Formats: sequence, structure tokens, C-alpha cells
Amino acid sequence: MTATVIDGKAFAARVREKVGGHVARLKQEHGITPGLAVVLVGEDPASQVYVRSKGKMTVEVGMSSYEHKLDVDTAEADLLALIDTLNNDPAVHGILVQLPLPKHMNEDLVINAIDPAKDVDGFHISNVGLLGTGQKSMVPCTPLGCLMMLRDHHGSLSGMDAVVIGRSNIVGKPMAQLLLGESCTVTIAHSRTKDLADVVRRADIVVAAVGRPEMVPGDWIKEGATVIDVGINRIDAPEKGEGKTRLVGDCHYDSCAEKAGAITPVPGGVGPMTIACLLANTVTACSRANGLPEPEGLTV
Ligand SMILES: NC(=O)C1=CN([C@@H]2O[C@H](COP(=O)(O)OP(=O)(O)OC[C@H]3O[C@@H](n4cnc5c(N)ncnc54)[C@H](OP(=O)(O)O)[C@@H]3O)[C@@H](O)[C@H]2O)C=CC1
Ligand SMILES: Nc1nc(=O)c2c([nH]1)NC[C@@H]1CN(c3ccc(C(=O)N[C@@H](CCC(=O)O)C(=O)O)cc3)C=[N+]21
Repeated sequence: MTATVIDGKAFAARVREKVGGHVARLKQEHGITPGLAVVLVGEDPASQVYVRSKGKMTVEVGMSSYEHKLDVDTAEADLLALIDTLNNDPAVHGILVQLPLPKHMNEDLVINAIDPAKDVDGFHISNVGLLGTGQKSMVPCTPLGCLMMLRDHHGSLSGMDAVVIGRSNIVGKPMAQLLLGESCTVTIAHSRTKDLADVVRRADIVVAAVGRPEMVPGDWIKEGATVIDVGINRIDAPEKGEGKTRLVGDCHYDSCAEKAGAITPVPGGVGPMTIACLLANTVTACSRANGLPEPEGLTV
């Protein structure tokens, strides 16, 4: 079987179009402009690129973008003070603190300082608890994007065997919660999993979120399974010239595409959907904050 390629880039463009429509309505009918604040501590080049593209897309859909770049040596107390200011700023409906933070900061403390209603990443413990108990919450952007693509491709996921490789708080665990909510039979695999190949071979849906370039070979994929590759790994690409690099996922694309029924590419798969879902969450947060009906089709 040759897999259908799930075009995350095109899907994300459609999500952003929907978001833009809701933003226009909020402005015209209610005089409200949704605002997203992104906080970056330090100067990691990859994070800077990511923050810039988020800012650009935020403005493109008609929202206000507030970027806060703090020095890598910033004291934790100063970051907490900024979060407090953003929590109390009525023009800001969403707050994202780019992770990872420098070593001298306590990530849990910082994330839990964000007003849960403005926590568009869905990482605050109260949002994690709401998601885990099936209550309305802010859903983490990357798993939300993955679920949107899965639902679009399959319709119902009920009864499917899903394997999530990776158990991080930002991707693996919330992804597993969402799939459980869709009535999949969910297995979460991680670095201590025995016989990962056998575990993955059972899966109708494989979500790989590991951070190891091309670690999942096609040989592990059940014929016709759907492969969602969350991994974003930059590797050397001497074939493109000296010092050049390229992005690859956690799955070996060519061999997995031969076995899978559907697959997301890297780049152009989950990544663009993550940013689109961040914008979607910001509109959702803005609507909720103003007691307005939630935009349809932008959350689960
Ligand atoms: N597309 C997007 O929008 C996003 C992409 N990413 C990408 O997704 C990937 C994962 O990110 P993140 O969840 O933050 O990463 P983490 O490093 O936080 O988690 C990685 C997980 O993979 C598991 N793991 C490590 N090695 C193995 C192995 N050999 N076999 C099985 N499991 C293993 C770890 O297990 P253990 O817990 O036992 O250590 C851990 O649970 C990265 O490539 C990242 O860049 C991340 C966020 C958004
Ligand atoms: N608080 C927080 N929330 C996050 O959601 C968060 C974070 N911190 N820290 C870093 C990771 C990583 N992440 C990506 C999102 C989109 C792309 C993306 O759009 N990638 C493009 C390629 C971009 C390129 O070419 O470099 C693609 O896959 O097509 C990548 C990575 C969000 N993260």
C-alpha cells in the first residue's frame, strides 16, 4: 500500500482561515480583538524562528501579537512578574511561555502561574486535570492538531488500537488522553518499553513523539495503519552541501509510507497544525473570557 499523505500545511491553512473568520466576527460584532502574548527566555535560534512565525501568523489572522523576549539570565521572579501583568491585561487572551526554560527556572512553577483561562498551551495543572476527567479545558496544541487530522481522515476513531510513543507532558500524555476520549484502545510507549516493535505492530494509529530521528522503521508499521509523526529533528544533510541540514521526523518516512494507509510528512505535517491550533485556542479563550459562544470546529 502507498500511503495517503496527510497535508498538515494545507489543513493548517484551512484552520487559520476559520480562525480569521471568527476573529473578524469578534471585531465587527463585539469590538474585541483577540490577543496572544508569547514569552521567550533566552536566544535559542530554533525557538526564535518558531516565535517569529507564530507572531506573523497571529497578525495574519487579525489578532494582536505581543512578543516578550527576556534575557537568558532573567530572574525567575521577573518572569513571574511579567506573567502576572499578562494575566491582568484585558487585551491578552492567550499566554504562551516557550519551553524549555533556562535551567535556573522551575518550569512547573512558571506554567502554573499562568491564568488557566489564558493558558493556550493547555499545560497548567488545572487544564491537565480537566482534560483527564473529560471536562472542557484548553487542549494542548500539538495533540489537538494531531486529533483534528485523525478525525478528518477517519471520522470515528472508536475501537481503534492507538500507540503513542513518548510520554511527555506536552505531547505524549495529552495525546493519549485525547485518543482515549475518542474511545481508542491506547498504549503509551516510552524509553523503558520492551519490544517496542511488537507494540507498534499492533497499532491502527501510531503517534510518534520521541525526538529521535527516523527511529520508527516501516517494518514496524501494520499494513494500512495511520502514522502521525510529531518529531522534528534537524540532521546533517551533506547531500545538500557542506554544513547544510534538513528536518526529519521520528519515523523513517519512505519505508513507513510504503506500509501505512496514511502518514503525516515532516516538515509540513504536525508542525504547522500546532501553530494553527495555538491561534484556534486563543480565539476560544477570547470567546470564553467574554461570555460568547465558542467558535465551532476549533476545539474538541
Ligand atoms: N510538531 C510539533 O509541533 C512539535 C514537535 N515536537 C517534537 O516532538 C518530539 C518529542 O517532543 P517531546 O515530547 O517534547 O520530547 P521529550 O524529550 O519530552 O519526550 C520524549 C519521549 O520519548 C521517549 N523516548 C526516548 N527514547 C525512546 C526510545 N528509544 N524508545 C521509546 N521512547 C523513547 C521518552 O521516554 P522516557 O519518558 O522514558 O524518557 C519520552 O517520554 C521532539 O522531536 C520534538 O521536537 C514537540 C512539540 C511540538
Ligand atoms: N510552550 C511551548 N509550546 C509549544 O507548542 C512548543 C514549545 N513551547 N517549545 C517548542 C515546541 C516545538 N514546537 C513546534 C511548533 C511548530 C513547528 C513547525 O511549524 N514546524 C515546521 C517546520 C519549521 C522549520 O522549517 O523549521 C513543520 O514541521 O513543517 C515546529 C515546532 C512547538 N513547541
